[in-house]
Amino acid sequence: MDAVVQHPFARVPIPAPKPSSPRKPSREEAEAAVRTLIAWAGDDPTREGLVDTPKRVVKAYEELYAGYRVDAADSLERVFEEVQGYDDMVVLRDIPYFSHCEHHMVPFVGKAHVAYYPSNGVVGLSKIARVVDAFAKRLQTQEALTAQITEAIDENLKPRGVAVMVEGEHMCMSMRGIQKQGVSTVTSQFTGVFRDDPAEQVRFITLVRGGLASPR
Ligand SMILES: Nc1nc2c(ncn2[C@@H]2O[C@H](COP(=O)(O)OP(=O)(O)OP(=O)(O)O)[C@@H](O)[C@H]2O)c(=O)[nH]1
Ligand SMILES: [Zn+2]
Repeated sequence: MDAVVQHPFARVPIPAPKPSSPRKPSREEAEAAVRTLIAWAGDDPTREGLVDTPKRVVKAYEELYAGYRVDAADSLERVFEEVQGYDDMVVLRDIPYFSHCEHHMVPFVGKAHVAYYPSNGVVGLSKIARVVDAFAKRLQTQEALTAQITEAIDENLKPRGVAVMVEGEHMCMSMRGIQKQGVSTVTSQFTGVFRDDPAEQVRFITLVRGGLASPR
């Protein structure tokens, strides 16, 4: 069955999409598809400069779409319970990501900002960035990316709250179609104390913007 599509700001858990292809094509089939697209673009896939391109594209796809082979929950397994009394917000701002829009398969790129209030300990900081990558390296919408990062941290860490803000520029809007460059799309999702208390949202946004948030 196809992944369930829900409203991006739904308050219910949103399952990460599972690859629903019934059979993974072989590498040879994938390379042949690239040759077809080169010919469709108007070039000759047998000319010298392009002859190895299908191999390179398929190899690049393994990197660009590595998120399908990653379970974000694995990154969040190791919790450091001894946090020496720290119980305030942990914020990682400006986590760069590269993703591809599911409508045109062209990149959208930007930064994710992630915060949580620890309740049962903290995770290694790099693991939050790994969660961002696990979902970014798939075919995505920015709204779903935002919701999936939020849900993975909420489900696995069970913190007092999670806040995620994603900023992105979509190449499908800047290099084709409407051709508006420099448009930044901002999406955000909150759970727990962030959802319930607007002052916590303000504090998060202030910290993301590089300001000094007033103490709670
Ligand atoms: N909500 C949302 N829309 C996106 C995202 N990425 C791309 N889009 C939009 O997806 C829409 C697809 O619209 P369609 O009308 O089906 O496709 P299209 O004819 O190529 O649309 P244009 O881009 O307007 O030329 C476009 O409006 C894109 O801007 C995203 O992450 N979130
Ligand atoms: Zn697009």
